[in-house]
Amino acid sequence: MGSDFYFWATVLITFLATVVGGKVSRMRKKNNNNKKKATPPGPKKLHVIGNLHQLMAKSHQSMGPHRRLGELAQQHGPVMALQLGQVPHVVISSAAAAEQVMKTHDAVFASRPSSLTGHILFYGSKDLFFSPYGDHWRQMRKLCTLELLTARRVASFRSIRAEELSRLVSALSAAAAATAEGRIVDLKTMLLSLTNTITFRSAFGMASPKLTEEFVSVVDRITGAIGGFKLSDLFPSVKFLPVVTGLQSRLAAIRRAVDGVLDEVIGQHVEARRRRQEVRSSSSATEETTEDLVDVLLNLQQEGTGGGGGAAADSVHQYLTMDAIKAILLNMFLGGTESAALTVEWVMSQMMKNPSVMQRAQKEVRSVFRDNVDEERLHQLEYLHAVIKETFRLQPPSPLLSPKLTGENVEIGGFEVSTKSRVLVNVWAIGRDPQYWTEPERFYPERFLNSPIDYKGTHFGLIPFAAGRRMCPGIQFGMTIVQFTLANLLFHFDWKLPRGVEPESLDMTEIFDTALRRKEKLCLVPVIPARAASK
Ligand code: HEM
Repeated sequence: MGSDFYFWATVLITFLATVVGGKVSRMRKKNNNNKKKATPPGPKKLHVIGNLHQLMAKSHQSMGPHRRLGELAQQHGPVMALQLGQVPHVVISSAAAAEQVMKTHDAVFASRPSSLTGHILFYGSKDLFFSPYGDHWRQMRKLCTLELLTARRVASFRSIRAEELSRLVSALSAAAAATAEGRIVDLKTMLLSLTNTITFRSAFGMASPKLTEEFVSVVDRITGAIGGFKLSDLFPSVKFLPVVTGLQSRLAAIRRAVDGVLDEVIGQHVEARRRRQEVRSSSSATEETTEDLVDVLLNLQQEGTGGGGGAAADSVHQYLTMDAIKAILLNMFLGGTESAALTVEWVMSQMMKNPSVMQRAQKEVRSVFRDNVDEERLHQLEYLHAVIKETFRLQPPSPLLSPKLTGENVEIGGFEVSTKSRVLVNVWAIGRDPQYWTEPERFYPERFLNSPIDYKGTHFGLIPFAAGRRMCPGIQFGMTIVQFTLANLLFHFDWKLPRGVEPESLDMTEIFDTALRRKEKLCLVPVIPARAASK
């Protein structure tokens, strides 16, 4: 969100532009005309910037918008109005109100406001995440749920996950054997590299380390660019803001870099397909290859010209331009890699802080698996699953959902939410709502044993993947990686904190930009358990 100086200087320029344009008086008049009896309550706002100062002052920035909005909701209620710049927002902070937004009136809130980031980085919002609700979004959604992220497709990448996990276990074993005490590992970096590689290979097949590195670096740049509130989105009438803040040129540079890497990846696939077709037409042998996601997308695109697409192919190919293919591929990376790595990291952090939970989860894993971990029996890990849910409740990777654009005036929690408002669902606050959860601050996975509460979008107290039409389509892909990785970490190793760090003093400070991360790296010591060492 930038430094205070940068922020206030930009606000000042914006203020002048707004005054010169005579917009202040027009906005006031409009607000008066639109005043409804039961608009949601909210903190007092200032002219021009509205409630921005209540979020963006330095002391508030450091706690993260999810916590700050949670604090404000405690004063103003679970359906709270905020004016951020020129744009009216409504913040939802209870399970009941979230259910009204993402179930009862889901279609009204299914769109996204247009954003410069989505427009520039995601090829005119031709992806799934930034796409407004409409035909393009519907086709992209169908493509993801019926082709790219099905249980069958996820299963087809099993050998990739097994190979990459085996590589990670070898690296950790080497660290464990390095000295009598074992060596400290930076688990955060290792996990991110694991999920990057699994997603990269599932989407692109094998590629040179150089291309992998280039792609991971551009994804990092995108991640850095999409977080936080953008002044240009909050003052949409001030057209020069993206230029004077440098946002537009920054995004354009990233887009050129992304485009270069994606062109190379897609070009390599097109060439490999051409060679395969040549081989097929000159020999009767049919070669069985596992399709990666680029292959699936190119097949579907060709469907209109006689290619061999699958269940979604009948209509999607008209929408599947090269830009849409690139935008969807970016979604797979941005949705898939960091959230899964962060989830594993938070679960491990919570277990290190709560040693009895670690012991119980480890005992379960070691009783279900004998020689190695396999994906078929992950569903038997009932306690580990409860630990993951409890971590999602307290540290959801997306604590604040991206703004939803209200399509018409609608009543939520007894208040009128007016058309074109942006609705923010505070998943983090809902996970700690004392009306829904007993002892909400306590890490207590046992609350989920013998409980029907799940994260599949029907229990609105636990919505780490959101719910409704805009719910995450990658749950199966993501959760298979999360469960398989955790089972391996617990099966093969015991875990110690570095010398001098006690469970009670393990730093759990969070930062939130695009996702909820640990402020400090998670550094742990892997130890080969006695029974395995004596084999
Ligand atoms: C632990 C892992 C994951 C978590 C916690 C997670 C969470 C979420 C959440 C909360 C949303 C809604 C975002 C919002 O409204 O602001 C979402 C949407 C989305 N996720 Fe995930 N996700 C995960 C894994 C994945 C994976 C593996 C993929 C793809 C490979 C993926 C692709 C997407 C896409 C494309 C959307 C946009 C859907 C739409 O707008 O229609 N996610 N995810």
